[in-house]
Amino acid sequence: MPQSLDYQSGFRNHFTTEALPGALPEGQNSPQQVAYGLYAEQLTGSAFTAPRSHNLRSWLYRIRPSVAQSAYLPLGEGSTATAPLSKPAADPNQMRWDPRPLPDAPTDFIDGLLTVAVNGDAGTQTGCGVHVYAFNQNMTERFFYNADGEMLIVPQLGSLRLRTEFGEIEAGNGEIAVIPRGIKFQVRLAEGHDTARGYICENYGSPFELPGLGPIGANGLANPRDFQTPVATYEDISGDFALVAKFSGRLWVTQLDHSPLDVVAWHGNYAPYKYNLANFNTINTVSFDHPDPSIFTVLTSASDTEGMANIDFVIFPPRWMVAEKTFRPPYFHRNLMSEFMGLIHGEYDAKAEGFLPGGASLHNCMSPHGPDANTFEKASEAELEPQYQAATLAFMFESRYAFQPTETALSADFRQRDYVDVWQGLKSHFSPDKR
Ligand SMILES: O=C(O)Cc1cc(O)ccc1O
Ligand SMILES: [Fe+2]
Repeated sequence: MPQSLDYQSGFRNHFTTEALPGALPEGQNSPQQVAYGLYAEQLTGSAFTAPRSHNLRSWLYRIRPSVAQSAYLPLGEGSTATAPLSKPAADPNQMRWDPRPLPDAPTDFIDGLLTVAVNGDAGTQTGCGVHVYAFNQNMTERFFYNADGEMLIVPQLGSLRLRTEFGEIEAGNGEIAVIPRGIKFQVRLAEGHDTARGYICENYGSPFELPGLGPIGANGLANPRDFQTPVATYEDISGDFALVAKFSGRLWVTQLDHSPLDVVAWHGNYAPYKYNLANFNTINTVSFDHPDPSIFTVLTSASDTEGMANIDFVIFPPRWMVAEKTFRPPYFHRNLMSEFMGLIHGEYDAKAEGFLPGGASLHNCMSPHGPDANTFEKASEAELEPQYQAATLAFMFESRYAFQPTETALSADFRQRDYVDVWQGLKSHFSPDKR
């Protein structure tokens, strides 16, 4: 039987959790001697001086401090890339990819990362990297942390067991998990799964937060109580372990003689979390027209210009379509913001075919897109009865910065080179005599 995990509820609460009673100091963070002979260590996710509303830090009480490690050595990049690319390749062409093939050879999460596109600049903490992971091996002797950004993980195939310094998270299709910058973790397959594939947004910028709700009111969209943060759990094991770090666009490795998952207790508001997208309270029109997709924002990463996100994480969940006298699928459009999309399951209402679960599409700044020709014909004639769109869950990483696809993604066999043809059937219906 898979062991079920305990979580603490709330978005970015000031949590307290201990795996041994009394391991957390009371009334202070750094006692002269910590209970059980533990070391106290602070991890910050913001500048010390960030405004209180955005100040992120946790205190960890661990068997050995993180600094008990060897020198870092370069490990190469594998199939990962980081912005800015040495040969920038931003391209106004609409692009689409089939699902990335699953590996045949033994591959763990780190080796199974492939960067599809990047934007902004990791060094100036703007933009993001978009990766697809595909792997079939558990990380056992290897651990990972990312100094370049936080990782929003969107599983598509298989369920993940994310073993982190802060405790364990399980996340599968229809759920997301976020591992903040710097937190050490290991990725394994959840019991009963032998392969996993999914998407990652590596957010170089300000950490994801819940969007403001404006006139929606105090409730709605992703509600804070539905976010789940793990409870402390630790292992006290010795051995030959490797800690892989992504730092400044390269992978590095340092050797450890113990597991870094040795945090017995922690408190603070900087911690990993998961969220089940089925808990999203979807709000949409009950009158006419197709609202802009910002109404479906789950999480947002602010840029330094108010209202222009570094990245919005948006979903297109199951929902009732009731709009009257309306072309119901997404409209034709050209946007300032650039859009990377993936499909978690089912079908997407703008694309009759070709956009598959595990696949991806990219529509960069001002590149025109919208419903394909088949969808346009069908939706223009459809009976406008209330209709429940059940089997669908797509998502979008939407950013103010244009995405640069990587060389690997551009030359991949699984790229659909004829994507633009989906709009070729859109013929003129114009007649000055017809109103
Ligand atoms: O391009 C897309 O499919 C995403 C999208 C969906 C929508 O409902 C309206 C605008 C938009 O960019
Ligand atoms: Fe769009």
